Amino acid sequence: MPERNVIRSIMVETPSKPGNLGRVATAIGSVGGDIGDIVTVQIGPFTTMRDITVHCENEEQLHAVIDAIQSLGGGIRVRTVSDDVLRAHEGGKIHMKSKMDIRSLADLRQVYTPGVANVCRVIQEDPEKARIYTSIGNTVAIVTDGTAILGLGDIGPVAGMPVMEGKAALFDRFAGISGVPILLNTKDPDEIVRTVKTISPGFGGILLEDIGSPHCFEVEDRLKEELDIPVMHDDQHGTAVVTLAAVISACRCAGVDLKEAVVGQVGLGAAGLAICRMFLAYGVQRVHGVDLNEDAKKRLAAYGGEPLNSLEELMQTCDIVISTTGVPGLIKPEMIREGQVILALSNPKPEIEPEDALKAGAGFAADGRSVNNVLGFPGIFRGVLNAGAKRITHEMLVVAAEAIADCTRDGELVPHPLNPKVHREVARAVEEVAGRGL
Ligand SMILES: NC(=O)C1=CN([C@@H]2O[C@H](COP(=O)(O)OP(=O)(O)OC[C@H]3O[C@@H](n4cnc5c(N)ncnc54)[C@H](O)[C@@H]3O)[C@@H](O)[C@H]2O)C=CC1
Ligand SMILES: CC(=O)C(=O)O
Ligand SMILES: [Mg+2]
Repeated sequence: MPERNVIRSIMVETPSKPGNLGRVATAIGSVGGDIGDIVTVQIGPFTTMRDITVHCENEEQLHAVIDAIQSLGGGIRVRTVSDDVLRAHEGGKIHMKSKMDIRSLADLRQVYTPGVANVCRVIQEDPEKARIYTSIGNTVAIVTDGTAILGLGDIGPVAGMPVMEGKAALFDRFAGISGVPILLNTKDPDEIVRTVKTISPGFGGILLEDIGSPHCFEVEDRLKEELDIPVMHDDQHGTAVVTLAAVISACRCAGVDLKEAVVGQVGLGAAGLAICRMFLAYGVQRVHGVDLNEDAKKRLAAYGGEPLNSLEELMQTCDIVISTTGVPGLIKPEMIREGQVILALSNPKPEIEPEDALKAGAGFAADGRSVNNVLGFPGIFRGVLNAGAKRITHEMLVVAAEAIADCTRDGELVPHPLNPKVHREVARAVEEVAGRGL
């Protein structure tokens, strides 16, 4: 099936006579539009209005759909075309809510002053009690400077807010954690570190998100060093965890020893370098990488990986290829070797569509919609927050990856993110390791 990323609601007016809806549906299908929901908005004596959701491959096809409906004539008209995804974002996706009901004066005095004063004193005397009497221990800051938002690049923190709200929604849904987006109006590592440290007392953990390389490495290292709460750059380690899980599943399926496989990483930025480090630390002997940037290749070499000179060479050399460049269509079908594992993880569009990779001979293929750090970060933070751990270690990341792989059904690379078991199992595995370290 081709990608259908353009989803629109088309309000269509037809004369109230049988057969007109069929004509509209045929017109949409004739140019390749795929119909989703149809909602009848109004049936009048003369005309009927219906909101038809149409999925298209691109804007050109959407225009062809609209033209096909308009050209039916006989009183059939397109009234409006609206973007459901945009509409769903109106007012944002998250909201801070009180857990307490405030109906009486007594409630008010408990929630707020004067009752709250004693709670403050209890925490003042023993700061550890903040874990019991505040939401701090269940709240994670989702911090971005907007420099690497998905594969869209440096679009700024405010334009990146829908992604941060999305991560907060996922934290809530899959781990019951309150995620609070923090948008930083600076790209300067010193200022980022200073600001995050300054606001850190209000949080049980810090999730760094969509902070570009190379400054993300310094920012994360310093915050880990200087804070005594868990800090994780999701694009680095969340992605590495899920990638390792997918590759473990592929190797189990193919009966291959991962440690003997040759792994190739295309793009050695935040995600790519962390993936290489994860595979090397897991015991994979040969990890190759390519990047347009020479410094990125030097960083790989410093961790024990082997940079190559071209994408073509990497595709020829490696059994498992992972790409995180943000460049759609970078991997061409003719580059694929028979039986190769291809994980084209860039969002919002992969380096090669999984269907095309499989058609070209890949043994397994997936993109960033399924092999996505949503499978990792909620459970990882649930686990460390439950354990009261001060840091996220490599061992915790490995057990998280193994837990994801163990929840994967035969023939698939990763579990479905809506399967609650996977988040529970990741949290359990991480908490167990974290608990041992306390
Ligand atoms: N599926 C998932 O869970 C995740 C996917 N990603 C995706 O990975 C992509 C990169 O994200 P980050 O690593 O955070 O960005 P980044 O900006 O840190 O890294 C991108 C790297 O790709 C390199 N690159 C660009 N064009 C290239 C080319 N033609 N050949 C070789 N290297 C090239 C750049 O030089 C840079 O080092 C984005 O599209 C993002 O959406 C990132 C995190 C998680
Ligand atoms: C999934 C994610 O974090 C990214 O594409 O940046
Ligand atoms: Mg990201």
